[in-house]
Amino acid sequence: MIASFVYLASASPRRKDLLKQMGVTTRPLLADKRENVEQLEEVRRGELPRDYVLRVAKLKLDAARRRLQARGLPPAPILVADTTVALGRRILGKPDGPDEARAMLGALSGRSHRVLTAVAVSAGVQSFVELSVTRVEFVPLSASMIDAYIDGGECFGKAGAYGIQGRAGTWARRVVGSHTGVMGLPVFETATLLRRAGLRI
Ligand SMILES: Cc1cn([C@H]2C[C@H](O)[C@@H](COP(=O)(O)OP(=O)(O)OP(=O)(O)O)O2)c(=O)[nH]c1=O
Repeated sequence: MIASFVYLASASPRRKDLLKQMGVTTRPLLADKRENVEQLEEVRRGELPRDYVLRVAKLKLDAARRRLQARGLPPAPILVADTTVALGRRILGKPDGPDEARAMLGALSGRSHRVLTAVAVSAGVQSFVELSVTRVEFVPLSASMIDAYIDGGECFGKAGAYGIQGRAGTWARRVVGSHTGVMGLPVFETATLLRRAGLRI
């Protein structure tokens, strides 16, 4: 089946923009207030970052499938993604507030970490998943650099409390892997998945 659009079950504006840049037409399939989406992102004790992002992406896809059915919308592929920052085995999600953001950025300072993004696409009863892993090395960050960054607000709503697409990009001495994967949607892997789901890219 050739699909002309994909449902995007993600509130992330970056993901929407990246799909647009890829020439993909999207329709939103967002959760309503009754769905407790934050609960999907809870980390299990001892869970490894890779297992975590893959599990959460699958949960997001299941929830989105149920949503499509409940709303009686016409069938089409659905795309979801989950991004997390891993410092060794430690998982850094989105910071709760400035203190957590400060702690996360302090932990990332002068070190190398991984950014993992799992993308999942459904096509009818089938589903496909891809994982992108990127190594990012940060220069040492002083307390005043961190404080100024937090004051600017860019740290919120982002895994690891930073966005490589903004001012924090100047801290990334080395990026090995997928730059768009760090931003939340690896375009190469996404194109592969969407082709599998029947979209012309
Ligand atoms: C590390 C990093 C993360 N991020 C973002 C990408 C993701 O949007 C976010 C991680 O949160 P996610 O839980 O992956 O996604 P989300 O809550 O924004 O949206 P949804 O669950 O509805 O799909 O962090 C950046 O934008 N730049 C970066 O450099």
